[in-house]
Amino acid sequence: MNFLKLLNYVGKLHRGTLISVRHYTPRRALMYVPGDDIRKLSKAFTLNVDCITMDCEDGVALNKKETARNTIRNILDTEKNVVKRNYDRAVRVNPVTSEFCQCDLRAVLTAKYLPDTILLPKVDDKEQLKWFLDQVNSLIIERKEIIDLIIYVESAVGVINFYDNCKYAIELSQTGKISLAGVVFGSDDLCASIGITRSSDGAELLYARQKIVLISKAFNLQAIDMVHIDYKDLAGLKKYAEQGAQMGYTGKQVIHPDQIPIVQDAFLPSKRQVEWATGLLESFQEHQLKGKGAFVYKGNMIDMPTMKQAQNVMDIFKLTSSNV
Ligand SMILES: CC(=O)SCCNC(=O)CCNC(=O)[C@H](O)C(C)(C)COP(=O)(O)OP(=O)(O)OC[C@H]1O[C@@H](n2cnc3c(N)ncnc32)[C@H](O)[C@@H]1OP(=O)(O)O
Ligand SMILES: O=CC(=O)O
Ligand SMILES: [Mg+2]
Repeated sequence: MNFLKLLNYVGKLHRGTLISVRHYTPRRALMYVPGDDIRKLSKAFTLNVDCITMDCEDGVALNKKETARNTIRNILDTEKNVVKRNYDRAVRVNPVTSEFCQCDLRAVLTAKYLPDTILLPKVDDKEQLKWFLDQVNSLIIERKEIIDLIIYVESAVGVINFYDNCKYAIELSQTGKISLAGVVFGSDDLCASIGITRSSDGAELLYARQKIVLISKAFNLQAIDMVHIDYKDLAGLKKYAEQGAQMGYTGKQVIHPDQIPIVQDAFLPSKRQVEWATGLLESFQEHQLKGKGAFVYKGNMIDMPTMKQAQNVMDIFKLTSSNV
């Protein structure tokens, strides 16, 4: 049996019990570009990055908010930027509790071409989500596009309410024009919210980091890991990106072009992992046909859960390698 047939076969047999990696837009590196910085914006669209996030929020000074939203609006209105490329064109608006959110949404969602994704920071509770989704739905009711929504968890109350917020956003987005696709762990704001400064290894963030990825996966959402602000420390970036991937995150926020290749590599299963998974799935299939549920592969006992892990590796590889 060839490998693709095998994958389909195994998939049909067992997909119901897999973690179900749904089809999603790869966002291994989610790169911020301050919305008022035309030089950086122009550069961003030349880079090989999965997701370009034009920022209206914290990367923009308070007295440049209007400039940022108008600049982003001009980009969205310009056809040449809509050329099909393998990147996700996203906008991070200001939080619902700010005085800027409504103006940001109006500028961005009445553009000639809509962004693929809207990122909503500092989501604390369901009331904020309701307000936001009402605004969005009223602005794009006549449009045929569906926009992905990514919400941020970045306060103590946001971490506590995260499960309820996801559930509510999914319920509301089922009837609307915007679909909850993922979650960003806003670790810097979380540090501010709990009254600490970030340590170099981020040990103080472990509970929130794990809770966020776990709940995201429970709702079949993408999970985007914390930003590494020491942007010249590429060795540290690699370490924390690989750690995030190992925890189940599907991508990481980046702030500088040099961070992109390291992060995108970390969230693409390696050649070694793909070879391991391919061999394991073939071996699993052979043993199933012989009526053996447990067998030895490369010195380890393999049964159904390990087969599912191998299947996950291949699912993530197939999804993310389209952008390589
Ligand atoms: C916690 C959070 O909310 S994170 C999100 C908010 N923060 C941000 O958005 C910050 C984004 N990053 C940046 O603004 C910048 O990378 C900084 C301020 C950290 C460093 O900027 P610089 O000193 O210009 O970096 P550097 O000189 O190394 O840049 C090298 C090149 O990459 C470009 N570049 C740097 N950062 C970016 C970026 N984020 N997007 C696109 N291009 C960028 C620079 O313009 C420069 O290009 P050029 O030589 O053609 O001018
Ligand atoms: O928005 C990101 C953060 O870390 O805060
Ligand atoms: Mg933040």
